[in-house]
Order: sequence, then structure tokens, then C-alpha cells
Amino acid sequence: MNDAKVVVALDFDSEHKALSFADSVDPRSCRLKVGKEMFTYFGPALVKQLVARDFDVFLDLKFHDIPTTVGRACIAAAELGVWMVNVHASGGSKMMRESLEALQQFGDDRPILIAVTVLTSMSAEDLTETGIRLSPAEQVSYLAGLAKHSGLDGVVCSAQEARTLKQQCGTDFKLVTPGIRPKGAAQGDQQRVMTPQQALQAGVDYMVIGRPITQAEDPAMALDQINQSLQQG
Ligand SMILES: O=c1ccn([C@@H]2O[C@H](COP(=O)(O)O)[C@@H](O)[C@H]2O)c(=O)[nH]1
Repeated sequence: MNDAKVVVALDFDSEHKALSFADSVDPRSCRLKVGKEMFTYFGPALVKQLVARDFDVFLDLKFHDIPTTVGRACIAAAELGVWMVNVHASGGSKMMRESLEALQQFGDDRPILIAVTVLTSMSAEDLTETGIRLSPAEQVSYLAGLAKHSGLDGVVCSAQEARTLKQQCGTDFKLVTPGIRPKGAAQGDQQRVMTPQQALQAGVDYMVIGRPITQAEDPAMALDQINQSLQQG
């Protein structure tokens, strides 16, 4: 059984770098996320290579389209053998329900289906600019409620919202949190951040970590240090 909490965001522009990293770590020490950059460069072939190496792969393409299109995209993701796939909660309950329905044909082997709430790179001002008058915490809570009501397995949110969402949606509702920064790491474009230890204490299920690992001089060692810090609690 894989109880790794860290999902490494493989945001590389080189397939060689991504596979070298994958070959330098144990598939039980982390899960891997393939996002828009790598999928656009290297497509399903890369995902299949990672799955073949026994990694749990989170395909982070954040589907957001009409319900039929998103449902079919979820089927295509499941056929790649990914562990987790996501859609945007702001696509609405019809879109989320259709995604879940589309995955039922895979039975117990279906990927975990989660919904993006408010991107962790967004502040209150960024949200207001898009016409949303709620705070990030309020909007995350609203969209998480919609995702839960639509039958999804969980949401992408920031670790800052984790305690409230576990109370609101229950402990089984998966919380997947980017915006994780070990102490001293550059924040970059992330706005709503927490350290790995804070995120663990807040109750997140999986923490997505990219640059602090992938841009480290020794990415495998950076992952190891984060995993060790999580074991110390
Ligand atoms: O709200 C979101 C949703 C997805 N992401 C993705 O997570 C990683 C984070 O990478 P870092 O280098 O650790 O910032 C990246 O692939 C994003 O596309 C997110 O950050 N926030």
C-alpha cells in the first residue's frame, strides 16, 4: 500500500529530466503529478511510462468544458491508468456529475475524481478581479460544497482551508493542496501557502510540491528531506 502524502509536480520541459527524477526515487516515497506543461510537450506517452514504473499519477489537466466533453476527457484519462484526475468545480454540478458518471464504467479501478476550487496562486484581490465578491476561503468552501454534493471524491484547495473543509465535508473527502513551501523556500507565484508540517497538521490528504523539489540541486534528496520532516510531525 502507498501511504505517500507528497505528490511531486513534474513541471519539467524535458522528458529526460522527468524520467531521471522518477528513476531516482521509490514509487512508494511519492506520487507524481503531470500537468499542463509536460502533458502538452510529451502527452499520454509520458503518463504511460510513469504508470508503467508503478507510480500513482495525478493527471492535473483541470478539465473545464461542457459536460459531455469533460466526461469523455475523464474516460480518456482513466484509460491511461492514472490514479487521480481533476476538473474545475466552477464548471458546475452538471459537469462534475457527468464526469463521475463517465468514470463508473471503470468500477473500483476508477481514478479519484477531484475538483479545483480557487487556485492557490490567487489572492482576495485576484478573485475580486474575476467578479467574485467572496473571500478565497468563502469561495473555496462554497465550491467544495458543490463538489461534495455532486459526488466527487475531494477538492484541490490550499492547506490554509483544510481544517474548515474537513469539518464541512467530512474526513473522507480528499483535500489535495498545492502551495506547499518548506521553510525558506521561494514562494514564487503561490499566494495561499503553508509548510509541509503545517499542512500535515491541518489534515490535508496529499500535498502537491513542485519547484522546491524539481528545482533543487538534488531533487531526490529534497523529497527525502521533506518526507523525513513529515515523519517527525
Ligand atoms: O490551485 C492550484 C492547482 C494546481 N497547482 C499546480 O500545482 C503545482 C505547484 O507547483 P509549485 O512549483 O510547488 O508551486 C503546479 O504544477 C501547479 O500547476 C497549483 O499550484 N495550484
